[in-house]
Amino acid sequence: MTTTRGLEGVVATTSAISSIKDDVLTYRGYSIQDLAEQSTFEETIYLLWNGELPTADQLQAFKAELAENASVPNELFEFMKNYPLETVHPMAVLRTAISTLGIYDPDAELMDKQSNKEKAIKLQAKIATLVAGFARIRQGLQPVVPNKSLSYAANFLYMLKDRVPSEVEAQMFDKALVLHADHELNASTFTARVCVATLSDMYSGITSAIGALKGPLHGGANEQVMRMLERIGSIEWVDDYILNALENKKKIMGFGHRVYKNGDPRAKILKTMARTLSEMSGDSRLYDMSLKIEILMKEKKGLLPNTDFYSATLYHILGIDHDLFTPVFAISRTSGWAAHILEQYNDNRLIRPRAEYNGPRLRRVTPMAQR
Ligand SMILES: CC(=O)SCCNC(=O)CCNC(=O)[C@H](O)C(C)(C)COP(=O)(O)OP(=O)(O)OC[C@H]1O[C@@H](n2cnc3c(N)ncnc32)[C@H](O)[C@@H]1OP(=O)(O)O
Ligand SMILES: O=C([O-])CC(=O)C(=O)O
Repeated sequence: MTTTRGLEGVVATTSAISSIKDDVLTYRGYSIQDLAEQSTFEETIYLLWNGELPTADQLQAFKAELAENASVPNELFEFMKNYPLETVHPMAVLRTAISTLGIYDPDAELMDKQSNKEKAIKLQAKIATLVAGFARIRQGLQPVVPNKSLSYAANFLYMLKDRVPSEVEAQMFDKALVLHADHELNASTFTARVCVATLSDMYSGITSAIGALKGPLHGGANEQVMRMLERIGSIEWVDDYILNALENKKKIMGFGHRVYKNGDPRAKILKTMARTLSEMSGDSRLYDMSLKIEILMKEKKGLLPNTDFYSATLYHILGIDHDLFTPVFAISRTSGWAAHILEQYNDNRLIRPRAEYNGPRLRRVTPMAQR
C-alpha cells in the first residue's frame, strides 16, 4: 500500500461538474471569468445542477422555485434565540440549523431523483434566510421576511440589513457567489460525497460539508484574513507582522492552494472587485494593506492569494459581519455541494479508502492488576 499525505494528487472520482486544468477553472465547461461576467448566481446554480445554462423561461421558473422555498420553519429561529448568542460561531449555528432543517422536511428521507432535486432547491433557498436570520437574532432583531422580487444575492443583503442593496452592491455580491459556487473535489465537497455515498440523505451531506468548510485551512480562512488585517491595523505595520509571522512558521491566511501553484483565477477577479468597491467607498485602507501583503508573500514565499484573500475586503466593504464571511461562502458552495451530491447518487459506490497501519504490533491484554 502507498500513502499520500493529505491525499495530494490522488484522483478519487470522476466528475462532470467543475474542472481545474492548467490553472483554468470551469463549471460545466464554461470559464469562471465568463460566468462571473455574463451569468448570475441563479443561472450558475441551474448550470451546476442541470449541466446547461437555462433559457429565459427556465430561469424564470427556477428563480420562482427558489423564491417560493426561501422561508424557514419559525421553530429554527426560536431555537437560535436560545443559543449562547454572545459566544456561538455562526458556522456552528449554520451546521446545526441545516441539520435541524432536515428534521422539519417530511421528504428528507426520500431518495428518488425528483425528491433529491427538490431538497437541493429547498436547501439552497433556505440557507441564505438562515444565515441572515441568525445575524438579526443575535442583534436582538426580528429576521427579515424574504423578498420574492429580488435576486438571490440582493435578497440575502436585504434580509441581512433590512434595506434593499444598491445595484452595485447586489452585482458585486452576486459575482462573489458565482465565483465560490464550486471547486472540484475540495475538502468540503469531498466530505459531502463521502457522507452521501453511504446513501445518507442530502441534509446529512450538506451538514457534513459545512463542518469541513468551517476550518481555517478551508473556508474559514476568509474570516481569518479579516482578523489578520484588523490585527495589522495599518499599512506601515504590514512588513513587521508578515515577516514576524513567517519567521515563526505561521501560515498567512488567504495564501497558498493545494491545486493552484500559479495563482487562483478567482483571486484575480475578486482583487479587481475589491479595488473597485474600495475606490467607490473612498476607503482603500484594507485593499492597500492587502496589496502590500500580496507583494511581500510573493517575494518571501512565492505564494499567491487564494479566493479567500480579497473576498475578505470585498465582504467587509459590503458591510457583512466578519464572522459571517464563512457562512456566506457556505451559501454559495451549497450549490456545488448539491451538484456533487446529485452526481454521487447518480452513480454511487461507497467511498472507503484504506489506512496504512503504523501503530503497535499485535500484543496481549495485560490483566488490570498487572498494569
Ligand atoms: C477556499 C479554500 O479552501 S482556499 C484555501 C484557504 N486556506 C488558507 O488560506 C489557509 C492558508 N493556506 C494554507 O494553509 C495552505 O496553503 C493550504 C491549506 C491552502 C494548502 O495546503 P497544502 O497543499 O497542504 O500545503 P502545505 O500546508 O503542505 O504547505 C506547503 C508549504 O508551503 C507553506 N505554506 C503554504 N501555505 C502557506 C501560507 N498561507 N503561509 C505561509 N506558508 C504557507 C507551508 O508552510 C509549507 O512549507 P514547508 O514545506 O516549508 O513546510
Ligand atoms: O479547492 C480547494 O482545495 C479549496 C476550495 O474549496 C476552493 O479553493 O474554493
